[in-house]
Amino acid sequence: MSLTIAIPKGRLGTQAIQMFKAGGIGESIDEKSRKLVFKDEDINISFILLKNSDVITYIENGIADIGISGKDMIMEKGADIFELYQMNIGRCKMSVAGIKGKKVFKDDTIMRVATKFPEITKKYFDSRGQRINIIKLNGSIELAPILGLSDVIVDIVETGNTLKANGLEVFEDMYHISAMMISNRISYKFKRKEIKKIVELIRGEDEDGQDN
Ligand SMILES: Nc1ncnc2c1ncn2[C@@H]1O[C@H](COP(=O)(O)OP(=O)(O)OP(=O)(O)O)[C@@H](O)[C@H]1O
Ligand SMILES: O=P(O)(O)OC[C@H]1O[C@H](OP(=O)(O)OP(=O)(O)O)[C@H](O)[C@@H]1O
Repeated sequence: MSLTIAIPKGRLGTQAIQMFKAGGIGESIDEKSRKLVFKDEDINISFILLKNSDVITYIENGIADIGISGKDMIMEKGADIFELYQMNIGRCKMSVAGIKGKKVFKDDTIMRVATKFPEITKKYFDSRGQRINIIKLNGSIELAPILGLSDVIVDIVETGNTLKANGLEVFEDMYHISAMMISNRISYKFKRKEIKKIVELIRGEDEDGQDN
């Protein structure tokens, strides 16, 4: 049976491809080429390289059977997929941050929050009754409070270096994030044996990861 695996380009993809190759599959993948589809003909497995934020779309629509995506993207999209395995790569947290020493959580006024994750942000502040205006950005989120576009940001923090370099600090941690192996729901029913083999392979290369 054929299997299609969606891999995000960038920081997660590079590590995932190394794991696949160490586990003996994905030999056809050449990250340096501009090609986006690779096939290991002998085992009938195809790999497609996508933007991190598009992996879920290909899996939900059944174009890819399984794939790798950051938990942040899964939460943001409210993805209708099956979570197979929580990986040990892409570990970071999602936090509320702002200008160092100027923590502002105002009950009386509407707080301006800049983020790449409007849905997560809305739910989080709604649940605590904090009124906010969301400013959707696509990157360099840390700029927003420095330049006065927002009061705070909701963003990914790993080492904390980007916050520190820009005079910001974490005000509140929201969620732990890591990469997840995910599956199309129907694929998981009909290709369970093949999918489980791939999960086992990745688990073997990612020993500290945890079942979800
Ligand atoms: N600094 C970081 N350290 C560790 N993991 C991170 C970091 N930033 C993001 N991640 C995780 O890695 C995933 C991929 O991040 P990456 O920056 O490659 O793509 P992206 O910019 O979020 O998405 P897209 O390419 O679609 O714009 C994120 O969804 C998140 O789970
Ligand atoms: O805590 P740190 O280790 O500094 O990592 C956090 C930074 O990494 C991510 O940005 P990314 O590199 O993806 O850039 P962009 O979102 O601004 O494009 C995130 O949005 C933070 O800016």
